Amino acid sequence: MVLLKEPVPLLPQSSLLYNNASNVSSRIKETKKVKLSYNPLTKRQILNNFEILGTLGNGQYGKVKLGRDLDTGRLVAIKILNRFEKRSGYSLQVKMENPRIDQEVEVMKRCHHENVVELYEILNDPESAKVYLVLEYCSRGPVKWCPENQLEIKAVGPPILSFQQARNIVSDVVSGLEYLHSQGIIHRDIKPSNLLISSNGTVKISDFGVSILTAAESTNIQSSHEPILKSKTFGTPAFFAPELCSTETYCCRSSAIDIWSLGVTLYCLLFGTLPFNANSGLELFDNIINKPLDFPSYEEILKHDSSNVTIEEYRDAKDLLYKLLEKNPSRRISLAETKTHPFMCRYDNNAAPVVTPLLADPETFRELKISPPSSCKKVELLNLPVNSSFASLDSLYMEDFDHNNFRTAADRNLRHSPSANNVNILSPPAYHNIESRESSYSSFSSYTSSTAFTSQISIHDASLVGDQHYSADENGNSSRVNSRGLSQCKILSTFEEHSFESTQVDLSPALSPVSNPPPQMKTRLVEGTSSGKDELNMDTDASLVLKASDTQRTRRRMSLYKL
Ligand SMILES: Nc1ncnc2c1ncn2[C@@H]1O[C@H](COP(=O)(O)OP(=O)(O)OP(=O)(O)O)[C@@H](O)[C@H]1O
Repeated sequence: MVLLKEPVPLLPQSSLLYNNASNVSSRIKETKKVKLSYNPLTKRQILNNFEILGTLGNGQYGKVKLGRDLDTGRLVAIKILNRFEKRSGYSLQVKMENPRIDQEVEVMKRCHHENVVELYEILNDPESAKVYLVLEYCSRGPVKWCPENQLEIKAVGPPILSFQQARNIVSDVVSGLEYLHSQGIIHRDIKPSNLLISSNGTVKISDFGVSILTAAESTNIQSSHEPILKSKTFGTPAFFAPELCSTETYCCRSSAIDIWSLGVTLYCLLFGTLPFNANSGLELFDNIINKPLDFPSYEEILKHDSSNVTIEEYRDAKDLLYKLLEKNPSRRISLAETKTHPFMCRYDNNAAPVVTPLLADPETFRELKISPPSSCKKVELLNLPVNSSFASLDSLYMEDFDHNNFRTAADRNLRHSPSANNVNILSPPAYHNIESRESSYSSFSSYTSSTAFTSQISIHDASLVGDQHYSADENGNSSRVNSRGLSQCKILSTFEEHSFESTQVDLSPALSPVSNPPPQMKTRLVEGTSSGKDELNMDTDASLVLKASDTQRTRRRMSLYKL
């Protein structure tokens, strides 16, 4: 439940409790050895002491998995970061240490507050290409402010939250931000999708991948003196403060940029639309710098907010937004002033909490990695409508799908030629999660540009030869191999591209969907045969790989196969 909270007292700068190395080390476990194993009974992976239950999300920079601590039973979120990033210039490709990791770890180590996602453990094995951050699990996921089937950058309202719900969320964020700023931390990417809701409704600030410590506090991480526009890309443009949109100003040290982003966030929550938007980055920056703020009228708000916002509350909301979205950072309202602003403290009418479903029931939350059940005869196809969000898909189908078996056009260059010796045939590094690919098309929101997919079908036929066992690699892929360690596979179809439509055959109304798809999804079930280019002769015990690639960026079509 999101409740108004007592303001958290500011820690004086001198009391940087968690700067103290011994304090940090006693609170945060650092593990230098990473071991991945696989439990063939549960078909789940085990990472050191954590059973991996499924995927929670995919950011631009890594996956986040749901895990269970096998000792305590506690659920955790495990953020997986690539230790190296590839940077290319002309013909040269250089493998560099990923600077975000140090930044995120260094900042998170210092944080210990009710409204900030807590870091429990760092799994950092120098021999592993991944670094794992074990985090507090926020079971109700990110704050949502527009309907699931709407892209955030296209949202035009009406809002889905009441004024009171928006106020409750912002109240928690103000407490969290006050704490961060008192610790010398500037978050730099405050936006609803980085605000996670815990099981009891408390809102927590997450994702410190672009955060910085102000000079006094910084150790080995990027100094905040470095002009942000010159530094690596960070943040989300629609939430950028005006001082970040111009090459002339270098006010990047100021925590006032978080206050601006808080203002954009509050605007989104209250009105269901972004305050500044445009078709291009330059136009967006121009609007942020120059365009005066405007608001939906009071009459429009009354049409949608069932909690009967009074004209005074509406005016107070506008007044606070004017002050948070003050273009001049030195005149922008402070967090302390925000807390005592009439909008924040005059109207506590105990509205219903933000109700979002739990992300997953851990007991039924299981990813199908490889080796489908032997009854594998049916294929399910789902066509998502334009602008649908993968979030709904995740929550419905997480149990049975591994998104990593889908491949986007962005990966075309990394065309993967499977061979009999390749044990990672279903999830080689070339297969990326579609969500994370899409979010890289635009940094406006997690679920961005819609994409149309054509598909390729290939069949991975894993016949039973010799003793079977499972092997897992550190990318989280598991594979069935025989006693000689070779995967048993035979590619029945080629990897050439062909149109998706060719595989939509034999619709069988008699078959019912595995779950209850939301009304906006059309579900089709097909038998395992195809009149298309590929022969879909699915043997029992065969796995199917659907590879998707985009042909046009106007529609999104995603096809999922349930085995
Ligand atoms: N502690 C958590 N509890 C529950 N879900 C989480 C947690 N941390 C992350 N997630 C989920 O994973 C998604 C991606 O996480 P995160 O934002 O940290 O990754 P990122 O790569 O830094 O993302 P971005 O694309 O915003 O830069 C989140 O939107 C959220 O849905």
